[in-house]
Amino acid sequence: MNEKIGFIGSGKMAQAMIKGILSSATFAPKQIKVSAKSDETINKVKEKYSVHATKDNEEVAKWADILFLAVKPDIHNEVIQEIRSVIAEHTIIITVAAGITLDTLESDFGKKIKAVRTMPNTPSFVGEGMSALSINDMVTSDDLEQVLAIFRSFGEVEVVAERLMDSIPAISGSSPAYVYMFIEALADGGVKDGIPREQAYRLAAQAVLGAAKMVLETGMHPGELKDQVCTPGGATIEAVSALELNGFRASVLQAMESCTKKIKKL
Ligand SMILES: NC(=O)C1=CN([C@@H]2O[C@H](COP(=O)(O)OP(=O)(O)OC[C@H]3O[C@@H](n4cnc5c(N)ncnc54)[C@H](O)[C@@H]3O)[C@@H](O)[C@H]2O)C=CC1
Ligand SMILES: O=C(O)[C@@H]1CCC=N1
Repeated sequence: MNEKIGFIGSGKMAQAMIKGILSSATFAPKQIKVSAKSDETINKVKEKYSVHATKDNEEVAKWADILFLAVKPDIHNEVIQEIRSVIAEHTIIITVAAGITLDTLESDFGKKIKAVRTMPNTPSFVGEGMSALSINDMVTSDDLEQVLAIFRSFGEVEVVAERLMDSIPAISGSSPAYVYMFIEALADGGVKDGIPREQAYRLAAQAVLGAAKMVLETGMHPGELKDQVCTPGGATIEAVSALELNGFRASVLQAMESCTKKIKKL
């Protein structure tokens, strides 16, 4: 692929995508230009990924065929006002900012643009991202294929109706945070019993990875997979019962509701 990809903002999410894109070798470093606020970030990005990095948002916006807006929602519009006059007609604008709608994107640019609203996640860094996106009516099927190819270079991607986009952070954008908490808790439990800390992380993380793969690759219902582990009268059902008594699932559902409520406010 020979498109030029720009990133405005090169924080945690942008770098996860850049690392994923470059590791897949779908794009070369010279096809990526990023902008950031601080010299420290600029130098770090140049050194780590060998991509061009600048403080000049306009330079990146003018140059890119596909432009990622990877800044926080509260400065999203400020950045758009800085770059809107230099955007070429063919440029595809992709926001990764939580809660920014396609309507907001268009109205902030003040004109019809090719707009894509996305919600990636940080496991993109290791090529195991899960992203969802929706597009406006200016994005052609060829444009969409280009965008999907970029997202596939660092993981999986689903196209969803825009009305569902506010619900994506809770399930896949933010959820790595709660999965890390679960892994940390599993490891703490192991450490409590005397398992060395580093070994406990490996045991816990691989169990989570394996369970996730079982869901994806067998196509079996998660409940059935859980039942396979619960030997009648055995130890697992004791753990499951304790989790239910402590509101494990209800607490996940409540966490997701809080997440989505906040997204709608951003
Ligand atoms: N961190 C995550 O797991 C995910 C984050 N997102 C979205 O990604 C966006 C960025 O989040 P993070 O990367 O986590 O934040 P971050 O704080 O790590 O990165 C933000 C970047 O924007 C830069 N920046 C600030 N003002 C700027 C300006 N005026 N011009 C150019 N760059 C500027 C900062 O220097 C920084 O590099 C947010 O909108 C967030 O909703 C979406 C999905 C997942
Ligand atoms: O915490 C946030 O607002 C962003 C959205 C998904 C992950 N991080």
